[in-house]
Amino acid sequence: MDPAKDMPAESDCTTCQFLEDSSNYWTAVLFFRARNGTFKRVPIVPNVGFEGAEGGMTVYYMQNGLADYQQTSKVTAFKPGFRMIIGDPLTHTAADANRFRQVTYTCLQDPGTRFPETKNLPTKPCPAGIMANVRFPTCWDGKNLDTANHMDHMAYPASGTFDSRGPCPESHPVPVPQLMYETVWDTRQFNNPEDWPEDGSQPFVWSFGDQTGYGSHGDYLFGWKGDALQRTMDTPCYVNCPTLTTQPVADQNKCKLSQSFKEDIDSWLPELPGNPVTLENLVTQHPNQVHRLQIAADSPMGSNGTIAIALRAVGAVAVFLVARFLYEGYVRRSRVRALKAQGIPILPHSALFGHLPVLGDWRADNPADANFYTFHTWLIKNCRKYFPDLDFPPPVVYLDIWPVENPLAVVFDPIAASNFAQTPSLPKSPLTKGFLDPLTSGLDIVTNEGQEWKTWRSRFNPGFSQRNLIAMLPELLEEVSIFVSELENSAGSRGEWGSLLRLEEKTTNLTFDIICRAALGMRLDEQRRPEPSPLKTALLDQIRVMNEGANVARAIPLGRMPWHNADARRNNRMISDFLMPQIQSKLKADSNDSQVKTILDLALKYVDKDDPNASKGQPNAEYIERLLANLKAFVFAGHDTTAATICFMIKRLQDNPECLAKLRAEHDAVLGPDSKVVETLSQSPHLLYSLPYTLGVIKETLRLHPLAATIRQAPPGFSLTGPDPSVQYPIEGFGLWLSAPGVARNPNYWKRPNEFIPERWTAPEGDELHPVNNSAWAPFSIGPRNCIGMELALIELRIVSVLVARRFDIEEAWDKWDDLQDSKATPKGKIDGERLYWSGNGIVHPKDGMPVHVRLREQSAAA
Ligand code: HEM
Repeated sequence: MDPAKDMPAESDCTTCQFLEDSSNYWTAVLFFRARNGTFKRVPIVPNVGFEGAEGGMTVYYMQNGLADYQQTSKVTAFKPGFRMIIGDPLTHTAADANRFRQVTYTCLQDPGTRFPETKNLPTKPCPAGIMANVRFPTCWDGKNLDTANHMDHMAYPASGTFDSRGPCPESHPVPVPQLMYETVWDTRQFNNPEDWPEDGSQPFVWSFGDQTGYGSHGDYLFGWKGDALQRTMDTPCYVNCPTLTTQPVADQNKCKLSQSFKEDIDSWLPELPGNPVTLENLVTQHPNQVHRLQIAADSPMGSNGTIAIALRAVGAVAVFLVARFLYEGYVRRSRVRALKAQGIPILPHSALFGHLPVLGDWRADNPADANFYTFHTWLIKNCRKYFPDLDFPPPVVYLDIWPVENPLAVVFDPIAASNFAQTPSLPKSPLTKGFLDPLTSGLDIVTNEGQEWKTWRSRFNPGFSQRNLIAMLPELLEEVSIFVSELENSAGSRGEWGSLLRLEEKTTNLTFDIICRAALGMRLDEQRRPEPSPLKTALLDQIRVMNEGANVARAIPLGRMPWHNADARRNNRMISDFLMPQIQSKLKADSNDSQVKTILDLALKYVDKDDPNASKGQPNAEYIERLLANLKAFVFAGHDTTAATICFMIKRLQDNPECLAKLRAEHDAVLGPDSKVVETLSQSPHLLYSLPYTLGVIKETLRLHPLAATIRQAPPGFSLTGPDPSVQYPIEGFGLWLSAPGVARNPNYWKRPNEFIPERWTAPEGDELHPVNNSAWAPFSIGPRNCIGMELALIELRIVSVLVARRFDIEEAWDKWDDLQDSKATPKGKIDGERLYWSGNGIVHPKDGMPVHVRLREQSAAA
């Protein structure tokens, strides 16, 4: 097809207001999906000022931002044959949608609403409809009328935005008009809550199957006559530009193409089995400023011919997918064989199955619910079986377990680890991003990169300073005191063991309460609620959804399924409903003189920094979305790792009574009598930092139980080196997984690595126990992307140890637990002879939540 002779220019009438414009403007069609599964096409209504037009969209060509009535900047009009696309129908996440600036929606409270704009479809009914806004990039390469993906010849300004008159990049130096489509979808007839999905998700679906809204996109084919567009752009005007010929609305409406494929497109459509509306519905809008070209709807309910074509297409796609699958497998397996040929130590590798048999060995050796994280310690134990010449795994262990998971390079040496997590600090792996995506849509600091990450991390950092945490101490003491009284309630009387409790349940409630204090400045009171709070309920269910994509430990690893999206949306809605009132009340508060700075306080200081039009009264919608994502990330990251660490600290102290005795002695010596400890700490918070042995217990627990580890993505051609700089470990095609348990047990850096020895943390330099490499202790990761919450976690662990150790004896109670489980008990399920092991999918949890019983210490001593 010769673009210069394309259809738009050949039409003999136009639906546009101006006779000179025969361009073609396209966006997809929106459908409403009712609760009973049926669909209805959402009608379009004319925009304000275009009354009388039959549907259509409003198209702008702007020399400057929409709010500028002068429109004086110089721009070069598009040329005959020019075409472009913006947006991507395959985009389903906010992070991905951010590739395209200003492709948004406005939830119309009335026809004139223009703020705020969101990247996702509105989540609540909009009283006057939904406006879809599509703005195209404004810098052209000056050469190509089109490119293969219809986008590469266009770019966004190199800095700033089109509205702020940012300069074009060198690669795309020519400023062109900003083309913008506004389409008003009349959703009013669909606003009955009874018809909306029960799970709280929103019901509108684009014709290409997108229910998030992130896939919105628009196409443009230039079709102006002669130099009419350039003349208009050279003549500053806002509406009714004098250089153009305006035709009556009635003439615009007359310009019609009849439907070329007979099909009812405006009735209710039946529910489709499986995928709702998957074929892109090629219905060009009825634009009120544009050439009208109606192409019949090619819906999945088409004729037999359509079905036959569809089946053939499905067959071809299946063959293609199988071929691609086999090819990808071949590439991955060959990579490992090539590494072996270079003399790099490799786990026994099958040409067909890669390292899946090794994964099978791990699976067979461990209880069914063992966390995949136990692979690291299992491999250390079984090293000789797989690397007969080595006592400890090599610095980099390649793991080719595709298609169960993408190939991983597991790093057991701290020098090699600092080569990718410290300098340089490589970006997070898509595995991490995919894991968190249901919760935060890629808008949080755990997964952000570059400037975005730097900006937000530096905003939050002050919240975790020692000064701020000490200011927060009364609140933290209050929450841990509730934890203590909960343990007291379960403790046995007269020095006897009390009833069974799952310690992790209690520690999780505690860490929820603490993170809500630190992040939001509010009391959640999870520890004393009769029922879990909506925040906890929704977040734990969201973690279940997230884990669906992180389940290597399962025999049949299935990823996240489409129905998980609905669960994720429902959970996110519940979480935002919980968090938003807190955000709003902070926004309304006149000032915040409090000494304690919560994560929310710190973020709100910047509410008007990213967008000059924003203020506390009218924050930018995208800013609020990011803030919510970050708060969710903090609540997520801040609760279960700390909760599980408390459990493993108590386990280690139970197994090492001499350490427990030393810990108690330190508390007695530094803090005085147990009954006054809360008062003492409130008055002298610095005493918490004068407990070196306690810190040793905590660090040693985290050394042996580092419950999270970073995974990074290497650029092409990247290699690692370990302690021997002459050996290169090529990493291309592998995710880099820092083995926090591996570096912490590496005998090259630790003496008696498998023993619990808190004294090593107070051993002077030169003592054989003294730690020799900082990167060999990586429970909070290493480098600039280490855990921002480390100090908060450490202070929580200190307070718990102080308030709990002298007051209680705590002991694992597996017999009681097995009695309760009856026939479901698994007394033989052990790792290294221990009932308490790392279990669960994704996040590590102590097995069965660590069943324990508790007794009060003074009473036990008396007994
Ligand atoms: C014992 C408790 C904790 C452990 C073992 C732990 C561990 C980690 C690890 C290993 C990372 C790096 C993750 C990666 O690279 O993918 C990380 C990052 C992070 N953690 Fe923690 N964490 C703990 C407590 C907390 C707490 C209490 C908070 C919140 C207040 C928190 C918030 C975060 C955040 C926001 C990040 C991302 C930091 C960034 O990328 O800039 N963590 N944590």
